[in-house]
Amino acid sequence: MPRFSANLGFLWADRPLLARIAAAGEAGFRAIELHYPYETPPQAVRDACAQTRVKLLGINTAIGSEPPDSGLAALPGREAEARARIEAALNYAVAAGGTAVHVMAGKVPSELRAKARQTLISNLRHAAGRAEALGLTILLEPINRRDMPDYFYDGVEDAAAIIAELDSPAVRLMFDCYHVGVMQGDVLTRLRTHLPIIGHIQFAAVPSRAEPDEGELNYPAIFAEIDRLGYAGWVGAEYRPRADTDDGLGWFRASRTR
Ligand SMILES: O=C(O)[C@@H](O)C(=O)CO
Ligand SMILES: [Mg+2]
Repeated sequence: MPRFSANLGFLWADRPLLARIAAAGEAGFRAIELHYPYETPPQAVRDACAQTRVKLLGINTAIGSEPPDSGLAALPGREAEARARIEAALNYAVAAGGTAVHVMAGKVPSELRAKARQTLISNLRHAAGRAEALGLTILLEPINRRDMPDYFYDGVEDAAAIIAELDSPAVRLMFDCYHVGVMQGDVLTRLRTHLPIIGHIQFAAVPSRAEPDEGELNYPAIFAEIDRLGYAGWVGAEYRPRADTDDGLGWFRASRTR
């Protein structure tokens, strides 16, 4: 079975962040990932992780200052703000003991897409240099268009092309099976194809984004394939629980008895 991490952006979301970390440890997770932890001091996150004996993986760059913002890195004209958010995220990750930063690209109208790609590449080149110096990974995650219309990319091939162009060992793909399932399908083939550039995997049921025990993706088969491929990283439970988070962990408990 893969090593599962708990995404605390969604799991135990009704509790304060430090209580979520404790809950993940009590449930048996040995790694966590966060979305936007910025209101909690990084040292407090580091201490809670040490106390709970969980490893902190990734965090996201803050999404921006205006309500429709969903990241800034691909937004022409907002480079200074984007780089400040990237710097803040990298510094937070270092201070909290994390390993990766997901750089959120943002929403871009179709007529700005070509210019936006140049902006994204330039911001990511800067981020890659900083991440290499700090020993961190930059993650790129295409997001499905149903949940986030106009998000800069919605297909793993788009992100893979950017990763190839950047040619930095610090920039990797966040392969979220949920977004791939909603937007593209052929999840197992895409996992195999992109394995060499995958830095992190996430999952949730399609189409509900609930626990991975319903819907159209066969997670037992996907987890078996992740193992068969020899993927050595973590696989993040990033789903919205149908009700109580602990009550929905049957899939995790079952995985630990195998
Ligand atoms: O899939 C997602 O929504 C997340 O991984 C994320 O980082 C953006 O919220
Ligand atoms: Mg995701």
